[in-house]
Amino acid sequence: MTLAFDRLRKEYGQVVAIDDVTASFAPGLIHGVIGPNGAGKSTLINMTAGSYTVSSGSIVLDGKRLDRLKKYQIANSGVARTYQNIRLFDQMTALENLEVCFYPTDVGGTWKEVLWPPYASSRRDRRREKCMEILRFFDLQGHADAEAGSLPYGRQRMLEIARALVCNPRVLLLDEPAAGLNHHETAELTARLAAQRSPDRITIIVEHDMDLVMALCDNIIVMHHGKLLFQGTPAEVQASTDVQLAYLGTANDIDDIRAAAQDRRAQLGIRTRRRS
Ligand SMILES: Nc1ncnc2c1ncn2[C@@H]1O[C@H](COP(=O)(O)OP(=O)(O)OP(=O)(O)O)[C@@H](O)[C@H]1O
Repeated sequence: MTLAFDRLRKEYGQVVAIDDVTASFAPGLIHGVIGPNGAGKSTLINMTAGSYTVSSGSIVLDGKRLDRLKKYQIANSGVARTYQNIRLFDQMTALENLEVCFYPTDVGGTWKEVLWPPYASSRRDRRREKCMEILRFFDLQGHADAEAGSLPYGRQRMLEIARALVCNPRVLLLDEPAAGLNHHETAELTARLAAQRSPDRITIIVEHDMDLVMALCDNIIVMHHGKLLFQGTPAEVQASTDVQLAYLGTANDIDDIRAAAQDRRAQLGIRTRRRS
């Protein structure tokens, strides 16, 4: 299984957000996408998930053109995502937020289920157990019956990732999963994302938190002005003068990139975090 971008381009009117990007993503790995503000990172996620159309080029998963599919068909192909701004069903419980992922494909789909209630209820029990398993994985089992909107912010972030994982996606797209998390929560997130790594899954993370990216990712793509500037391992990215120039305009080191990302968080009113 491979996910591949070929000569991908996205224009918003006069703005070229993605310019001739070719890249491939292997399963079993965690791929980071980094770059300064406006570099086109979220646009890549949005096009892959079908939220935005592609202007030209292609996105192919296992030989299948995702860019020609509707959003729900992309989801049914095994692509799941989270958003920069959390999008949960606030008035539903944490458990219900996960259970909805099984509708309509896994619910009421057979006459047997309609005509034989015990069959329907055993399927429902199995779905519920699967949801509880994921809630336990994220240490959210104690919040199963709480309204999602009432959970603390950090728990909501975890719940959104749990929801993306509950149907065992082949491609997991995470758009700034650490945004707004404190140091402790970011460490927890890093551990959980490492633990969900699977040989059958491609994980792509757009993130400004360099500590998380460097600790977690096997491969990193650096975007700059819509172009793919650099691709390599965390060590190669940290050593790249091109990357430092893109972030800072001067060749400094990774600590300055961290500082730039933290300044950006402060501007957004999200958080700043001291390095220990
Ligand atoms: N819906 C849209 N309509 C018009 N322009 C857009 C839209 N979404 C993004 N853009 C523009 O496309 C470019 C890339 O934006 P994108 O959000 O992908 O960047 P990013 O790297 O994710 O930035 P950030 O790190 O600040 O979230 C920017 O110039 C942005 O203003």
